[in-house]
Amino acid sequence: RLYRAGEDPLSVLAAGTVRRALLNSSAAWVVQFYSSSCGHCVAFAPTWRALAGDVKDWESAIRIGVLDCGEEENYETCKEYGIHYYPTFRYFKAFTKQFTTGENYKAGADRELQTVRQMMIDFLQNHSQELRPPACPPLDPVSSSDITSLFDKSSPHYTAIVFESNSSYVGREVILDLIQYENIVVKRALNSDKPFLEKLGITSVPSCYLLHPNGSHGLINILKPLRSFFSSYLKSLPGVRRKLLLPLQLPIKENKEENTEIKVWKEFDKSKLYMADLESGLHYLLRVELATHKTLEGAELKTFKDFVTVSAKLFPGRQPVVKLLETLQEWLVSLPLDKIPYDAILDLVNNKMRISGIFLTKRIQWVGCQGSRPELRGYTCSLWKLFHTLTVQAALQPKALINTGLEDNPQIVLQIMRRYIHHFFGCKACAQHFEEMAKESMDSVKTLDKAVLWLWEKHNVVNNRLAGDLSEDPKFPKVQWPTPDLCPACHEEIKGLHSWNEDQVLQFMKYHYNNGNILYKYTDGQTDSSEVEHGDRRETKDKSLLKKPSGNRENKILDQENVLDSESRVLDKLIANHSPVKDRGKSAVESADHKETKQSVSFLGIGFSNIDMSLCVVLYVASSLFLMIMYFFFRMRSKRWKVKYYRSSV
Ligand SMILES: Cc1cc2nc3c(=O)[nH]c(=O)nc-3n(C[C@H](O)[C@H](O)[C@H](O)COP(=O)(O)OP(=O)(O)OC[C@H]3O[C@@H](n4cnc5c(N)ncnc54)[C@H](O)[C@@H]3O)c2cc1C
Repeated sequence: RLYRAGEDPLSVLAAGTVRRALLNSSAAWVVQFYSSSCGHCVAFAPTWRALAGDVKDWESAIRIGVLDCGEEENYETCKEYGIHYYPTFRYFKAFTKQFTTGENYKAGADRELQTVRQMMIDFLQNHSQELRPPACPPLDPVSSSDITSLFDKSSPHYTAIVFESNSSYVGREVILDLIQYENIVVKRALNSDKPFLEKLGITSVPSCYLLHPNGSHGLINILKPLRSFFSSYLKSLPGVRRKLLLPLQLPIKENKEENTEIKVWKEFDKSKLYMADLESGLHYLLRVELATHKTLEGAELKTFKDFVTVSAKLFPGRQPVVKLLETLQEWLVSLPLDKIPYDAILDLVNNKMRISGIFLTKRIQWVGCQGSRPELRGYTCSLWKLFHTLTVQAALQPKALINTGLEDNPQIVLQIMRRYIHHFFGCKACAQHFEEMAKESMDSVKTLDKAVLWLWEKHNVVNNRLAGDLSEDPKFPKVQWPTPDLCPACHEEIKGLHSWNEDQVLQFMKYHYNNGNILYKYTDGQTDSSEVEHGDRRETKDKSLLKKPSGNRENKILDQENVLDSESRVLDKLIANHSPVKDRGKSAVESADHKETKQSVSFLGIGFSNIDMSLCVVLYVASSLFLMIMYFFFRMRSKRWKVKYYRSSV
């Protein structure tokens, strides 16, 4: 992980601790929500660590925390805090009584240590008088008369006054640096009262004027008028010492599984594509990255719909995954809503309507995308692979998108990727870089083959830019891909200079990202030791793959969820959200009715739809009624016959 509790001078928060730490805290907080797989978060970690060390003495007034949204156990929490991008910085005031998602960090893009530190001070000053952390002394400047009243009086402690200009933060920084020290009080004053400054002999700011406990006073002499010089001078005064404070404790973490988890290295072949990577990536994309968006509408919804359509048609996956994508696509097409709550989509992705034969793993299994440390590679690697696969599949099956409204556009997969990255990709800075590349040359792509090559080339540009970066996995250095050992024919030399043979690269891409090169080892439904490496594709219908693997915790939870779930939840949500628009609600009902017919119950290996089941019940009731009527009819007849017979015999 990027930050380690106990080793780094900050609080490492997690799903089980974050709420209790932030609620009703006597100190304010600034929390960085990051993802350990985000290159920019990796690059920023040393700065954040340095900042935490720099303001460690301020922690009884304002604390620094981190929460890793890339960690599976924190997914839900990050969603609750509305984290869409990494890193996201949020401020939390002291003594908040109710859950809040915090205030966004609004400092400049540089996020330099000094800028963040100054933001922290501004934030502390934004607290109302009553809610200000008790450990934080007043940070506003004092007046000349206030200072004069302190002169020539003995006092139990030193009083230091930092004179500074209006825009300076030095005074406030020194005040906060000394909050954990006793026998000294630090104040700040502005340099606006010139005669007063002259009287004290202050010729430049910032300067520090010191009043001793015995009443004597004078300017302090230091080499440089810097925060660190002032603070260290004041801390070293005789009698000034650190207060004996109990170290601030974080609530005990409820989930202690983290350290006991043993990650086993999975051997893999780098010339192959692993379905486990693609499925894990799809799981993360659908259940984590997109799920941070409460509702999808406008351009976001359009992007999502197009992404699902393209994936449903081109993803070379196993039958249950393809069926999930197809069902999702049909459902989205049938909903004429301009706003969809993402929970409704999640219900379908999680197959809460129990539609048979659709299933996407909930387990992350990185194989070709595994990193040598947990924070490296993973999702971003799988996202590249997913989009390369889609561009290659589009080139191999040019008719696949017919009747989707997305046909006849050679750039379609690239454009969807561009929009996906723009709207949803957690790494904002990555998205900006990608957008710059797209703006520059995506328009020049005129064929499906060129789309494959465009993405290959741009991926290499990114590889080049990131080579040697902190986010680079030393075990998987960023290189120009495919390397000569993977594709010797792709590499040439012209007059001693390396050049690519693009025809060969295209052929290689079409081979590498095609079905025949996909291995199914480590996917759910295949045991790790399985020798069977090729699973079924979208064409085959192996029933065993439709079954969820049982035994692990997640699947048990999934099963429970499925049992408890009511099938109408998706609909209820949609109707609740869109009730004012009657005909839209009706369409949603119709579409769900349409889906209802697809739900089925299996009996003796035969699938019965809900309509079948309803017909059975109706027929059963009707035949029972019929039998009862017949019974009473014949009873009456026999009674009447008996009466008639008796009378005649008499
Ligand atoms: C659109 C996008 C933009 C990104 N921008 C940034 C950024 O600005 N800064 C940052 O720190 N991180 C960025 N990332 C993440 C970064 O590119 C890597 O994904 C991450 O560092 C993990 O690297 P990796 O070693 O797994 O290899 P990745 O670069 O993720 O590659 C994954 C796999 O794809 C194959 N591959 C490699 N190159 C090519 C190629 N040219 N064509 C086809 N296949 C190839 C290889 O098998 C490789 O293992 C971005 C990711 C994406 C999806």
